[in-house]
Amino acid sequence: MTDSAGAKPLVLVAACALVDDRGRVLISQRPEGKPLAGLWEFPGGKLEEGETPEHGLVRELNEELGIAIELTSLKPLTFSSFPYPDFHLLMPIYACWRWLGQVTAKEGQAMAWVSPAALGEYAMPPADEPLKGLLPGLLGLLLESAKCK
Ligand SMILES: Nc1nc2c([nH]c(=O)n2[C@@H]2O[C@H](COP(=O)(O)OP(=O)(O)OP(=O)(O)O)[C@@H](O)[C@H]2O)c(=O)[nH]1
Ligand SMILES: [Mg+2]
Repeated sequence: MTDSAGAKPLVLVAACALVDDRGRVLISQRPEGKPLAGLWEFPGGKLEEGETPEHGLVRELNEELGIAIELTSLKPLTFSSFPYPDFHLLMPIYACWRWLGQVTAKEGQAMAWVSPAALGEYAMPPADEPLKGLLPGLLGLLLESAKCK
């Protein structure tokens, strides 16, 4: 797929703010050798051909963190749409309060549980910058409006 403005490929990535029982969210550090290495991001990854965002995210979180998530536990939160130099990123972001298994760094990545209000202290990809200020409020709204836990 291309976006008509710049004829760059549109890359679909699904990501997740996993929230623990203390209200902290999980971020992990992109490993050496990958683009944007060293930056902190929300777990997730590129969707495969024919995959829904929810199925792709369940697969990615199992691969990266070793946890199992029910599709209905993924709550749409917001999205990022960002023009990287060689592709356009479209990234739906979900929140999730329920999963099975212990969160484990399956790919050797550094991980941190951080208060949403402290995300500003971490260097994140440019597509994530606007999310830093939004996340605390959005997570609070979602929790108030739905039974997410
Ligand atoms: N997972 C994730 N990717 C993000 C975030 N922000 C952001 O710009 N991205 C970009 O989205 C793309 C996701 O790529 P990825 O490397 O995680 O994809 P992946 O898990 O499928 O890995 P792979 O391509 O090595 O198989 C990267 O270009 C990454 O920089 C984020 O918060 N989380
Ligand atoms: Mg990934």
